[in-house]
Amino acid sequence: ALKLRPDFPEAKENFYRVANWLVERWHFLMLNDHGRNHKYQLAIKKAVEGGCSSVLDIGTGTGILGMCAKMAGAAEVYACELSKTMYELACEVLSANGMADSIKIVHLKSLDMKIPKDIPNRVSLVVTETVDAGLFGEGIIETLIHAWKHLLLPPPNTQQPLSSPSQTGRVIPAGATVFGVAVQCREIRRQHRLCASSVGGLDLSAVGQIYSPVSCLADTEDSTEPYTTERLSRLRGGYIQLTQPFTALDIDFNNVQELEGLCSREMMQLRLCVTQEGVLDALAVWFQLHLDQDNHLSTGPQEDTCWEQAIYPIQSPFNTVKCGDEILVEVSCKDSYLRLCCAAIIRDGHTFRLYNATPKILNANPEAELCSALAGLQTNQEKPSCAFMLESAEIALLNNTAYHNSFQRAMSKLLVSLKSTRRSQQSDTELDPIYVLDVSEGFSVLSLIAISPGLVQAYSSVEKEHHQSMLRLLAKGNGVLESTLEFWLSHVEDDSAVLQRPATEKLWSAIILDCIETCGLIRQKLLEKATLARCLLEDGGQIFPERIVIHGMLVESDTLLRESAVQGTEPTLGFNIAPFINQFTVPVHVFLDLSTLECTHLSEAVELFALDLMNSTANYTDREVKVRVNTSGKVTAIAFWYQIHLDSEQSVSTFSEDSHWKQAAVVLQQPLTVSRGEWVKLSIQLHKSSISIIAVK
Ligand SMILES: CCc1ccncc1CNCCCCSC[C@H]1O[C@@H](n2ccc3c(N)ncnc32)[C@H](O)[C@@H]1O
Repeated sequence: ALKLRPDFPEAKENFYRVANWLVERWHFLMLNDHGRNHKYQLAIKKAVEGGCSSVLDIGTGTGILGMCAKMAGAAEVYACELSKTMYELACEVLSANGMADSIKIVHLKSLDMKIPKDIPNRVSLVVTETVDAGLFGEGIIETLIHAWKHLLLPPPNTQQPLSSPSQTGRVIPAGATVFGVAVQCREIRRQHRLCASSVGGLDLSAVGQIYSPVSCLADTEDSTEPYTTERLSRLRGGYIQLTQPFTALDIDFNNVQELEGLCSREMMQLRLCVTQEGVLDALAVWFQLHLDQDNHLSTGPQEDTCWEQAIYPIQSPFNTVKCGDEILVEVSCKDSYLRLCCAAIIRDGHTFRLYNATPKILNANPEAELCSALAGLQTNQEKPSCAFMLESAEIALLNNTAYHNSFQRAMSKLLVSLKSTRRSQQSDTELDPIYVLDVSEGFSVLSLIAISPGLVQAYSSVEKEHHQSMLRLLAKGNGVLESTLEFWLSHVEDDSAVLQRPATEKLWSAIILDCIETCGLIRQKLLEKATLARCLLEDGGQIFPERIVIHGMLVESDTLLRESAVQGTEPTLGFNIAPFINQFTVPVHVFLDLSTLECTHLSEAVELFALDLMNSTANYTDREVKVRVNTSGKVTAIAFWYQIHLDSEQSVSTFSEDSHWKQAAVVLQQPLTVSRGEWVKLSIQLHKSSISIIAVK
């Protein structure tokens, strides 16, 4: 569609979402990492010149490693790629570099490759970089075990006289060493544990512990993943190392027995000496890829590499450590994921286990669990024995106290004015209830914050059982009559009719909309929902928020450029790859943390666009803004965020210290060289919640 009508907005917006999905963003990072490409090239060159004459590139992506092997003089080069999009892209790249006839590429997962169907014989060299931040997440263990059994010549064995490398098999990378360190980090904590005891006047202790789906407790339901990823060097507020880095695992990719033994290997226990007192928030893990004896790639936080680290959050309330303590870490490799778990803290000879005290995580059968939790409450046990799981974005939202407190002030102001209006119009006895509807996506406590006894009938659109259980527990724990909170979705026949009258002739006094995604984009169909919501408001009723103002600034950021497109042929060893992979460049970058992104501000922050949710006629789709350059440089992107106006007095910024929202940026097609004092004209268009910006001088 885009090729036919490049300016067709729907196709444009969908293309960006599809492009993001089709081609993972790390392809750009990887291909721009000249150091990584050069080290692979050296290792491949050495192996080929040392006699490896047949090479298989597993997970070729754009084909760059296979092309290195060909250029190094390998007689036969094969490549396989499981992603159709990447396979087709690699075919274009090979022919553009004159190697379509000399490299045979197949659209297959290596595990499905057969001899002689896909490759004529076993090869003497397998090159691959099928690794993720947690090393094993792309299945490299299974891939290499299969390769040793079915695709590679046998490894050189020491007994026989030195057999020639063309008769034996080997792998690049030859192996990896995994490192870890215990860290204190507020930014990680706020995404994986409840840090606020109360928000917006609501006491949250009634729900007990809240956990994110990242857990090392392998026996919990499979909805958990063992680790998440973060770029430690870019985390807001930084992190503190509580131990020395430790070696968690050494693995030799040229030893198939070791690879097979990995998953059946006993769990390893390490005792780490605490060298710095603090809160034990997570284990951070990275690795060194040993391409060969001389070439190593590291994904460590100290390196200037572009790679993220694997983060294993500590989901336990017992987590402060003192110098002299020891942390017991268990390393295992179940279901071929590398799992690290802080099992216990050892202090003065006593072992405090972190997890057996953690109650069973409630999601499986919330009803049954709920009554046991309520039972716990009845016997005024200080901590209910339950624990709930929320997405990390939902936990980060819940920890945003400023936002909830600001919302509570705006809501109570509205209630005061509605109450006085009712008093003047109706006699005290039959005051109409104030209907409040919260249509937030995901878990939200805003409906509860809105309830003020005797007046408000609140409806929440949360639909998941355990979300409803949590709201019921919170209502009970805050002395709110359960009957004043209802779940709206049980009243409407289908989700599309969420916005409709509360009762036949009744209207809503307040409708709470969820406007900005955690990643920093405006939610799709926001304006349509606001228009519909306005029709369902009683006089004096209010939509929260009432207005959203987009702020932005001109920035120069090579980091953003490197994440968005391959910068010419230099980083890719002179191969012509950029034009092909750059077809998948998307202009809007999300999940940015503008407070830690390496970038130079070339202008002040300016107001780019305003969205009035209470008055759609005030909305425009295009706007031109002139911005004064206050620092000379190269404008490569326009960073943007939002001021969310709950009402005329209360507003919160999505680019503030306690914001759980991330920021976003529009990366320009061509960087714009500017000097101090010049003016840049920005043409901003907002269509169907997606923003585009053109900058000219
Ligand atoms: C310092 C490296 C680093 C460190 C931390 N974070 C990221 C990186 C960078 N590496 C990321 C590669 C990650 C993706 S793997 C690259 C390509 O290979 C494909 N594939 C994967 C397995 C597989 C298979 N068995 N058979 C055929 N194809 C296969 C994927 O479809 C993908 O296109």
